[in-house]
Amino acid sequence: MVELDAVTRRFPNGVTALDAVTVAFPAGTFTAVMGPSGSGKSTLLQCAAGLDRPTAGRVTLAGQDLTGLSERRLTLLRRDRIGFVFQAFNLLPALTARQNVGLPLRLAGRRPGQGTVDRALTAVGLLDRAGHRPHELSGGQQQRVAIARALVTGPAVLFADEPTGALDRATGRDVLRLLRTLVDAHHQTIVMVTHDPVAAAAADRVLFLTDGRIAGSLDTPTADAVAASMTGLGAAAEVAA
Ligand SMILES: Nc1ncnc2c1ncn2[C@@H]1O[C@H](COP(=O)(O)OP(=O)(O)OP(=O)(O)O)[C@@H](O)[C@H]1O
Repeated sequence: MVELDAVTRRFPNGVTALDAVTVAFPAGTFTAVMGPSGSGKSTLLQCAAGLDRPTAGRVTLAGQDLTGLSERRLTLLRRDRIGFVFQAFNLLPALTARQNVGLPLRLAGRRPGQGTVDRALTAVGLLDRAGHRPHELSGGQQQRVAIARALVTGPAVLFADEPTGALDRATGRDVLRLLRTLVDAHHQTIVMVTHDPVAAAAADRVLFLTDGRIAGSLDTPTADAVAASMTGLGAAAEVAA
């Protein structure tokens, strides 16, 4: 569903955040991206989502080459084909859950049909809270509203940057279970950046980044195996330094 082909992102300050990264995120799979601070995880997500432009290489999303797309075309593509969830839920406090979820459709100039919005709320198990404002919801519930908002346009890919970072363990686990269900039951494609081995274990595959390069991957990960790999990466990075 998303392919990066030799993607390099070099910043004007000389930092190479991504160094010729080639990777594919197939449809209906859940991938976790891990690595030490500064290894390029967020940059990878931003390039894959068309929020940032690679210095070199090619990103293809749902069959469309993003290279050379105008800002306007990229904006439309992001609006219609990509869902994004962040650590901070970024809900509008004055709007109800239903209104927050309908917002991307309104911004796209579409009238949010109640059916579409309610389907997204049902998918995250919050239809009974549709009339509540964010302050009337728990952190986990707010994140689930944010996920429903990201899903309402039927995106080709859902990108999540530390989606459980602001949640306690039990609530985080609920959100991860929800992401897993979206993949298993709805064939959603998900790419998630996380620091947490337990969160990464919800994915089908973990990609490890160091210094802007893919240092390895782990299929059908367990939290222990992920933690062991991370320790190995840290040791390898120390040796390299
Ligand atoms: N806009 C920018 N300008 C210059 N350098 C940047 C910019 N954004 C990121 N970097 C640098 O690129 C490298 C990769 O950053 P990135 O945010 O992708 O790492 P990360 O793995 O997501 O880190 P963290 O886990 O701390 O969020 C870092 O060295 C960072 O300082």
